[in-house]
Amino acid sequence: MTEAASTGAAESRTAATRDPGAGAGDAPEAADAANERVDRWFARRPALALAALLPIGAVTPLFPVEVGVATFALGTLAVGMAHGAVDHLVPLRADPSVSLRRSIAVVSVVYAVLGGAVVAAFFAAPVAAFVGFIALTWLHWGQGDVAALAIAGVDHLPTSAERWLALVVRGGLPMGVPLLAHPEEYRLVAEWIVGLFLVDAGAAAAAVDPLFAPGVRVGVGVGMAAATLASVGLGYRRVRSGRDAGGWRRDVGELAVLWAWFLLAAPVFAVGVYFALWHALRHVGRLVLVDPEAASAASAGDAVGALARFGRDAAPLTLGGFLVVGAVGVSVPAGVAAPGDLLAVSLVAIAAMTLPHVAVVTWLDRRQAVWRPDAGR
Ligand SMILES: CC1=C(/C=C/C(C)=C/C=C/C(C)=C/C=O)C(C)(C)CCC1
Ligand SMILES: [Fe+2]
Repeated sequence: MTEAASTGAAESRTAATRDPGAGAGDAPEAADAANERVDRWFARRPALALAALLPIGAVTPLFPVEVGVATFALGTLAVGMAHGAVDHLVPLRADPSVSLRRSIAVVSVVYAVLGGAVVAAFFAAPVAAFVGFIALTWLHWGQGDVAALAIAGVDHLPTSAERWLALVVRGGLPMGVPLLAHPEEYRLVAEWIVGLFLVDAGAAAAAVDPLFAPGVRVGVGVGMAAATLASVGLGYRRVRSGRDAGGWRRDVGELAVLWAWFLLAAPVFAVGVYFALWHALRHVGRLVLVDPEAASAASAGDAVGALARFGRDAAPLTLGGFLVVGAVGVSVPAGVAAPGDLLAVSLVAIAAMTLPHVAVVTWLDRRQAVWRPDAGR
């Protein structure tokens, strides 16, 4: 595959994302077929799988937290780490003017600078860094879902303001709802993370205390309920005024599944499954669509071929990601002694990789006009 061919197809995919009904020139039907299949494999079916898992999720609060830790580790091993491991190829694939060398160089520098800053922040101010990480994940997981809805071509979010509200709701489900429903386990994870850096007995527990004041929890719960109702209500108004109802129904269905999931399941288990099955898979789908070879496999109905191509690109830096986890593990003052420490170290390493990952994904969002829904219509 030449670079020119690769970028040409990426451009057509970009237009397809803006308006799935209108491909730009080359083989619009193929782009539509790829979009439809990717949405089915990487978003709709996993959402149904999460709905089917609800009864299991509902009993996880009865299990020890280590079950959640093992699930989180498995999900991160299987797809979580890999979903960010082709970031170095994203500029190449989504912008015709970017060379492979420049793509890798720019993304490497962004990762080194922003990732280093995050680790430094955890050493300097662990509680603030933890809060920042929650806020960043809220933003990023919301951003990922809005992009998935855009790829699916939903019609009820025609303005960037409505998409921002959807982002707040979608990101708040994994980050805010567990705080409302299961504050003890949420707090435990916060203490594990902060405890990597504040080693004195009881210091971490005291430091995170203000985050778990009843007012914070009630505020997050009320805010999330209000934002969800507002988003669903505004979408309904759009449908009443003639916009397609299918995308809105799907949005509402996904919101119901996610609300139930995060209300019922134990937080570490819930977030671990969500990260792999929902956020990471949706992003992998998006990456398949900007890679012409993977996308043509997808449009031919070849899920294994599309995934194999993604896996080949992602393998080296997936391994690199686990090296980052190891590096954080050996450098934290408290050391790693228990499963909780392993989760905490993984989360600090994930935080360091998430800030640069968000920079890359935000750049991709801009290229694909995710936040300017009516551009080009
Ligand atoms: C595990 C866990 C938490 C935090 C998880 C986070 C913040 C994960 C971020 C992952 C990212 C950003 C992946 C990349 O896309 C909480 C909510 C503190 C408490 C419940 C258990
Ligand atoms: Fe991500």
